[in-house]
Amino acid sequence: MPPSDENQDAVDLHLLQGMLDTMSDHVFILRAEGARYRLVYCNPAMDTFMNHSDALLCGRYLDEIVPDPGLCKKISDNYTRVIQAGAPMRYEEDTEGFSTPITIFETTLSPLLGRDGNTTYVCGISRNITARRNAEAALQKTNAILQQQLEENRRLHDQLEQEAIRDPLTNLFNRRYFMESLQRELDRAQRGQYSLTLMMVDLDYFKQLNDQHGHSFGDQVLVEFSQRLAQSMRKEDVVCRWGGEEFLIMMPGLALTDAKCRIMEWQKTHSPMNITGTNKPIEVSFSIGLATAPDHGLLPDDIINAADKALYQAKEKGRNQIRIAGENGRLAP
Ligand SMILES: Nc1nc2c(ncn2[C@@H]2O[C@H](COP(=O)(O)OP(=O)(O)OP(=O)(O)O)[C@@H](O)[C@H]2O)c(=O)[nH]1
Repeated sequence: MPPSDENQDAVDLHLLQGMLDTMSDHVFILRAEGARYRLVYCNPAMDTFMNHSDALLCGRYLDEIVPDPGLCKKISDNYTRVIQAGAPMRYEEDTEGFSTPITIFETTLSPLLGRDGNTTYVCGISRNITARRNAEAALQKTNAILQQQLEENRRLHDQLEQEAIRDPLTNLFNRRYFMESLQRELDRAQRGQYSLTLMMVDLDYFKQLNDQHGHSFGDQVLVEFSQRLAQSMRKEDVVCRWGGEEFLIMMPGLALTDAKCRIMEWQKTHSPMNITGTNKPIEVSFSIGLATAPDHGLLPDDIINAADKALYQAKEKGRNQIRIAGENGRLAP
């Protein structure tokens, strides 16, 4: 026989009670009494959390349950807001100042009217989300650490990339990078039908300088010379330490006539260069060989050899001078 409506209600209330008794969320109802709120129901989960027996907690005013006046006001303001809005409200709150360890709750409040149609209630469900929030915080911390590691890896990667293409003493580009760039720039110059000039520079009597003042002073001279060189070149030029005290500079888009003027001016300013750091200042001069593509070749090796030959000539004819590939006589202003 199917249950009567009355029986059906009884079963439903029984189930409802069982649900409230067994659920882990806190369920509570407060009645508004003037400016105060009185707890009229809380389920066992909340009662256990508050460490009270049901008899003691229910029937008490909020200000008796939460003795801290600031905290109590904050909570009752939320209740008042929900009643005034006549709509549910959801927020997060924690038990700081009320109980330790601090527990975080996600609370949903709804306004209710009593059977009489006048008495106002607030019913609430609070879910403990501490574990979720802690896991999120731990995840954020882990992400921050991973991010830091990633940035460090990027930095190391960039550093390695730079180290692979730079000379460690002078920080100029190394020979390998120069050769890669030269092939690329020669192709580009050919396509764009413009010149590319190479300048090979070698410090004069460097062995003597090393012998007289020591290897580390020699290093210092190399560094100072490299800085002057790098500062004087355009940003599209590639300045490389070719080896020892020899430097190779690629100047795309610079025809021989313009290169001559520029290099002569530069040599006038910097050769000989005055170096301090010894008992008496010393002067270091350098020799230069110039070659241009397409005039002296189109292949990297051809044009480097041409510049090298011109440099050899500059050395042979007395040093501290500029020579141009295939031309007799030193370049003079
Ligand atoms: N301090 C220092 N010396 C270097 C470095 N690399 C090469 N050298 C020295 O540079 C000197 C080059 O000597 P040489 O090739 O005879 O040239 P030079 O004495 O300058 O003579 P010229 O080029 O003909 O004027 C050698 O003594 C090398 O040991 C370096 O990184 N640091």
